[in-house]
Amino acid sequence: MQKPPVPELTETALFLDIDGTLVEHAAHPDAVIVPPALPGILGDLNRKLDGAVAFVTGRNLAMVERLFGQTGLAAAGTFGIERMLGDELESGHEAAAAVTPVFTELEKRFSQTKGVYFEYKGPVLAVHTRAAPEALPAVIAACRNTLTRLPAGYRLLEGHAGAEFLPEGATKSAAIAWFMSRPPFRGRIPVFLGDDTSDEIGFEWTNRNSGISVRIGPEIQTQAHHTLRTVTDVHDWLTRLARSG
Ligand SMILES: O=P(O)(O)OC[C@H]1O[C@H](O[C@H]2O[C@H](CO)[C@@H](O)[C@H](O)[C@H]2O)[C@H](O)[C@@H](O)[C@@H]1O
Repeated sequence: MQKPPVPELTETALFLDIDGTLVEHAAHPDAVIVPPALPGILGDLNRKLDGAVAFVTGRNLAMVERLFGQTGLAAAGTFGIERMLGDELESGHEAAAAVTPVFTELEKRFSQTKGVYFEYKGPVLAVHTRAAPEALPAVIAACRNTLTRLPAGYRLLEGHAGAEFLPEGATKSAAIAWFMSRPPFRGRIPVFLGDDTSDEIGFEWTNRNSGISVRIGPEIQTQAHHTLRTVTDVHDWLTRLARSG
């Protein structure tokens, strides 16, 4: 697979995954390090793209702001359940009341398992095992059982370091499509960078809409048409893009 081209700034709408794309993974979600120069590079790019840059992430928006500060970028958080564009803010967190008791029951089951961490994001729950890899099979099995107790449409996103419960409609493709139907994104070419299973549906949408899909990491089976090997390669590519104006 080829590296992505450096697209024309005035024609580009840029969508950025966070973990594994903009920042290196860490044992705990709070332990990731945002390189000090990165928020500035993103802010600069956002100005040069007339505001057509958005985070598209599984993290919630509060966490995005804690990590990056106030960059002024648009953002889809919690797999698109939260969407922020200028003064417009949409959030589907009211659905959380029905599912939180089911999540807390699951958490109790692993309360004695060191390194297993539960991240509550409204109607979405992430169960992390990156710091306890030996617990992964038991966690996945318990999550699959729990799925049957959640409302119809919920799905389990299984990864190699945990799993996330997502309600219907929480997808990165829906988030990208939402931005692309609005100014300043509308009419531009979508460029989406991601590294994970949850990004594949975004790559597929981007390809279908004549965009540029970029997977970060070693070459594996993916829908993306382009690749960048490492997070550092992403930073270099973003810097080149910002300077191309
Ligand atoms: O869509 P993303 O921006 O890639 O966010 C996906 C999830 O990222 C975070 O979890 C992942 O990164 C952690 C830090 O490296 C790691 O410890 C964990 O194993 C990964 O799953 C975040 O905590 C989740 O809320 C996001 O959904």
